Amino acid sequence: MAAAVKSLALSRALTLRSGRILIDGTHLDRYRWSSRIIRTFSLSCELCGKHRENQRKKELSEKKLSRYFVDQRRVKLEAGSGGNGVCSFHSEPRKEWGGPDGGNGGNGGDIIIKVNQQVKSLSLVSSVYRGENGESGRSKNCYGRNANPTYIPVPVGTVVKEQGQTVADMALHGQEYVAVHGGAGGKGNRFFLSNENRAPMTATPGEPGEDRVLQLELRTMAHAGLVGFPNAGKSSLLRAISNARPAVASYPFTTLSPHVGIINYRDHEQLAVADIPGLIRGAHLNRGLGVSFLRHIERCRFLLFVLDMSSPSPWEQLHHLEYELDQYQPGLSRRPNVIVANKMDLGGARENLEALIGRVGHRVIPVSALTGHGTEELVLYLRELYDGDLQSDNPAGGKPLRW
Ligand SMILES: Nc1nc2c(ncn2[C@@H]2O[C@H](COP(=O)(O)OP(=O)(O)OP(=O)(O)O)[C@@H](O)[C@H]2O)c(=O)[nH]1
Ligand SMILES: [Mg+2]
Repeated sequence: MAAAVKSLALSRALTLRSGRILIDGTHLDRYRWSSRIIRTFSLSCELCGKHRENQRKKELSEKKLSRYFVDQRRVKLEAGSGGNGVCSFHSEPRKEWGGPDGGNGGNGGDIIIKVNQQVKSLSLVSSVYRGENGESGRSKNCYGRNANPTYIPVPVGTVVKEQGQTVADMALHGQEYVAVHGGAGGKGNRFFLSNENRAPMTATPGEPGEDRVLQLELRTMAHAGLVGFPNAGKSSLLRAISNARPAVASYPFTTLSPHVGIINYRDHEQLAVADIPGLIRGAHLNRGLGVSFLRHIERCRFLLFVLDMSSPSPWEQLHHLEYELDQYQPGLSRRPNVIVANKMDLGGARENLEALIGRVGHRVIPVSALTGHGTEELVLYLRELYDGDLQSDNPAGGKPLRW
């Protein structure tokens, strides 16, 4: 087909003596003519060519969408060493004793922790960072280049700790904390030139950079945290109300790392909900997946207690959950909360719901994460909690989190 289109274009073209070309009564210069052919030709190629999918538009697989949320990281930092100073003497014809000309080495690179509001989790923070080394000096008084600093981007609200002590609280976008300083560059022998010593042979090596082990923690992980026993349907609920895609399966401890999903409201407000791995009785004693997950709960402003309403007595689940939270941190279960009565589509759930409402004084929202029934009410109630949190002084401390 490409050849057919080209031959049609040629048949309608007439080369004039002046070197110009006439196509359909229009005068064209040669280069414009060639460009017209190319365009026609490429168009035909587009029609005939094999259809290729746009790689960028390809839909992401479920696995890629289910990103883990990391709210604490231990990092080892080693700043760059300084470059060495050089011992050299200038020498040229008729100036054999030109004096010392060894340059100083450049300084090693610092490692700087910098807040970036585009970053939402510590998942991209590596466990080890090594700063760049400074360049060594050279002869002819050339100084070595100072190394560039290495930046570690962290989310707003990161707390930097060293051996349990807070050393920096990163609350503002763009805030920087120089965690380790690079070593100073060594001195070349030119530096040691003096009236007493006209030919110093001394040149010092660069100093090693500082090294430190720091703990990075997020002060707030999400606005709301899903708290419940394994298999209660926390991940299914997060899938139903947000864009997150955590794995769902019918066996306990499917979720081993927290996931954060974002609920988008019509007024462009965003609310983050964290799916936290399931708790079991004795979690505060480090049973099951242990204390680390209670730590995630501590970093949520309000709690969603997810209960499996198809189980015999769901209110007992609630008491156990509250007990575990309070044993970990007294008063943690009294954070603003709501009880999400999940799996309402299953048999026996209706009777359990009535009994539950009679026994607890909290707000209970019946939902089915599987069918999506009741999730709108939950999403609206979450917004009420969020708005209340923005107006009040929140217990987790610090400024209200804007996602
Ligand atoms: N019928 C019904 N099944 C549900 C509902 N919600 C969740 N399930 C099922 O319950 C099982 C467990 O769901 P998950 O969402 O993985 O539960 P989880 O609380 O995240 O479990 P862990 O990650 O192990 O803590 C899956 O087989 C779901 O399909 C619901 O509303 N109705
Ligand atoms: Mg899960």
